[in-house]
Amino acid sequence: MSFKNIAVVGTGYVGLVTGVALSDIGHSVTCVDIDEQKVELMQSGVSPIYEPGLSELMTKNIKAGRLSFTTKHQQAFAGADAIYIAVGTPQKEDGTADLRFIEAVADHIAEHLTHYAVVVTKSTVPVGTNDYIKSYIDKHTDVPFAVVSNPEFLREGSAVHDTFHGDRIVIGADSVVAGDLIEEINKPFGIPVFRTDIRSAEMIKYASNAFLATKISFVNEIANLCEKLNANVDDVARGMGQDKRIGNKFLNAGIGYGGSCFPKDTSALVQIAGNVEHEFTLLKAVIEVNYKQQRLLVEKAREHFGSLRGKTIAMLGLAFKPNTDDMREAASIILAQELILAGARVVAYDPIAMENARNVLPAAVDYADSAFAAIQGADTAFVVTEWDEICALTPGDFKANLKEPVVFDGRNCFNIETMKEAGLNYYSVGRPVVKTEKELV
Ligand SMILES: NC(=O)C1=CN([C@@H]2O[C@H](COP(=O)(O)OP(=O)(O)OC[C@H]3O[C@@H](n4cnc5c(N)ncnc54)[C@H](O)[C@@H]3O)[C@@H](O)[C@H]2O)C=CC1
Ligand SMILES: O=C(O)[C@H]1O[C@H](OP(=O)(O)OP(=O)(O)OC[C@H]2O[C@@H](n3ccc(=O)[nH]c3=O)[C@H](O)[C@@H]2O)[C@H](O)[C@@H](O)[C@@H]1O
Repeated sequence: MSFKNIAVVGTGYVGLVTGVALSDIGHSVTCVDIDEQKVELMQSGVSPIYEPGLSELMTKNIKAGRLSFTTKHQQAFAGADAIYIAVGTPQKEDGTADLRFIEAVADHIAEHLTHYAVVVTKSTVPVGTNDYIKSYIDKHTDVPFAVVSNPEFLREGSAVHDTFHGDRIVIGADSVVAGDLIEEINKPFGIPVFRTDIRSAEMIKYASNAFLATKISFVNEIANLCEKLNANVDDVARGMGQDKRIGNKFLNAGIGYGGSCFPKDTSALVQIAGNVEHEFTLLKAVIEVNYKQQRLLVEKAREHFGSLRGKTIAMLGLAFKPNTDDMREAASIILAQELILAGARVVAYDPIAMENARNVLPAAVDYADSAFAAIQGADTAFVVTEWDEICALTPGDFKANLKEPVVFDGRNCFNIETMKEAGLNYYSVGRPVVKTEKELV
């Protein structure tokens, strides 16, 4: 195995983790980003994002001389065998993917490429984009190059683990030689490789995210039905999941999916389908179910209290999932907006995402220093993200600290029986409601 020179463009959740992991398996990696502050931080060995295990691995490989950071594309591309594109592809107002960062990278490549290299697209891009990238660069340079689609499947919060233990590496290439190079680069990971054409690789990424989002909206609809029919979605999901054809993963009912990818990628796929006159009815329903689900706790609280005006609500967990500082499309944003609109006061807490949260939550939100401090003196609590620290609160903590003994749990963190024994009113998702005797009279 010969180690390669690799440039990674964009050092977000995907680019930085990819760059660090590729250096850890022996390659020489230069990461380039236009954000000077970020690059300065990384050059001093500090990760600009929270991702378990990332900082340690970063420091190790910088010290080993295999990992460096720059703001200069020309410097990163010099001598590179492969140039990985890992910039953002956010959602435009109309739901389509915004490709302006990709185009900017294509410009840099066209301008600075001096020798044959393989351009590898890690970013999630609509079907046909790699062909577009190829023709775009082609128009502006005579230097030969190839384009390979290599979509990313890591999850935030376990990105390092997922990179080393992924289920598959998808390589979409029209040039066998270019595909072989990317397969060789990835060999030390020991992960099964699936080779296909470029367009199918692009579609695998969208189809995978859309399917996972469908699983979540499906189980959430079952949960909503369970509530009306007095069944328990935890048991239903467990019973379904034992069928190997269904599988037990991604069947956790709750307040829907958030994050930087499922919302934008499902919208983009609806648009991609629309562009070829295909109405993706199923996926539109998945998105609609998620829209309602993200607002569920406010509805439940309204039903319980009547009015939320003047109530203080402890919002426990703000990130779109545990173990990340990412607030993109987090349900907490919608919930905080709705609560404040309803005249409530919100006291928010998250173990890691609080700094990012301050930039996106309404200005009226107050912040607490711990989960425990957030519930002290609040009228009620909303469980929004299932961080360990939040799930470690006991029914006794809620009973002793909340003004009213009622908890709205959007992630089914707590045991129904113990909440009942503690004398709490407890609303979760798709499970029987626990009401104190006083409430039942
Ligand atoms: N976040 C995730 O968990 C996953 C994301 N993806 C996809 O990967 C892509 C990247 O996502 P994230 O890492 O979340 O993005 P991000 O928004 O966290 O990071 C993008 C980075 O690219 C930099 N950048 C923008 N233009 C640049 C340029 N011309 N040259 C150099 N750097 C530039 C930005 O400064 C930023 O640091 C997206 O297409 C996303 O859909 C795929 C799988 C997982
Ligand atoms: O393309 C991407 O960016 C990534 O999107 C997701 O990863 P991520 O968004 O980081 O996190 P997930 O663990 O998938 O969770 C997404 C959302 O779904 C919710 N979720 C997840 C699972 C579940 O059973 N129920 C549920 O409500 C989570 O709370 C979270 O809000 C995919 O899992 C990754 O494979 C993919 O690479």
